[in-house]
Amino acid sequence: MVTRKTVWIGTNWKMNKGPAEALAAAEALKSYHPPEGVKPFVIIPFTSLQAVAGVLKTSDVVVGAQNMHWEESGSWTGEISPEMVKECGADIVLIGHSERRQHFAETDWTVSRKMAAAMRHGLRPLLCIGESLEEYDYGVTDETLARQLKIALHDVAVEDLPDILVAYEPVWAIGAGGRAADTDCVARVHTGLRRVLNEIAGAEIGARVPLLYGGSVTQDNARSYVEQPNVDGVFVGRAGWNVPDFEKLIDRIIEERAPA
Ligand SMILES: O=C(CO)[C@H](O)COP(=O)(O)O
Repeated sequence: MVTRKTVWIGTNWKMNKGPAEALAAAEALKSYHPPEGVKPFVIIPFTSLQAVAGVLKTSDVVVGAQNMHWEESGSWTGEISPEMVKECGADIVLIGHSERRQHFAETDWTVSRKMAAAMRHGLRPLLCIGESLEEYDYGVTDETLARQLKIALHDVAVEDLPDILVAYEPVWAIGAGGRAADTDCVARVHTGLRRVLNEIAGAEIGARVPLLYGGSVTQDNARSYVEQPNVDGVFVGRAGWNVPDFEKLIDRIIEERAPA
């Protein structure tokens, strides 16, 4: 097998799996060895973060949290600080997922604060950006994504940008009612995102920021995204919740990939 680039393949468990089920899934995942060049990751609910991170600590699977606050501590009932996320053993923190923007009033401003906080605490932010169906229909996808990206990265040092992950997740593609974006659309959008990154950071650094696609990714379509230029991985929801299915999805991407 020949790999051309590091491929990030992750799943977001969202609000699924209580501590017992999460632990069982982590035990199942810990002996998984991904193909060369692949970095698998799982994004875990807070109630299981520490336990799952403990089990997967010595494995090939990277663990992340689904959200965090930007402040170090204080009167923020119900919130989790960057330090708490770090202490639980997470390496990645998901920031700006569309479900948080949509249902929990997350804004470009809060996303920006969280991005800077994650970098300060040595966490790898996985920034999610994506246009709504209305924005897509009005033809403002590129403008929407450029705005989200520029505001999110505003307070991140340019030289640190290769340490982040960016996932393009069109809101209309996500979840049971979603429709997977076609590969031409993803290739075009990701080329535009790369252009914005190059504008922000220069071509040498911009080229090193991993860009993932997410939204109704399945075992059958995952490879078609990873084959596109400027697509450095996929971010999976439902298709990754079952551990054997997640492993199969990863294995199929690599097995079926044409040699470089
Ligand atoms: O979080 C997600 C993983 O990318 C995203 O919401 C996609 O979910 P899916 O449509 O169930 O794959």
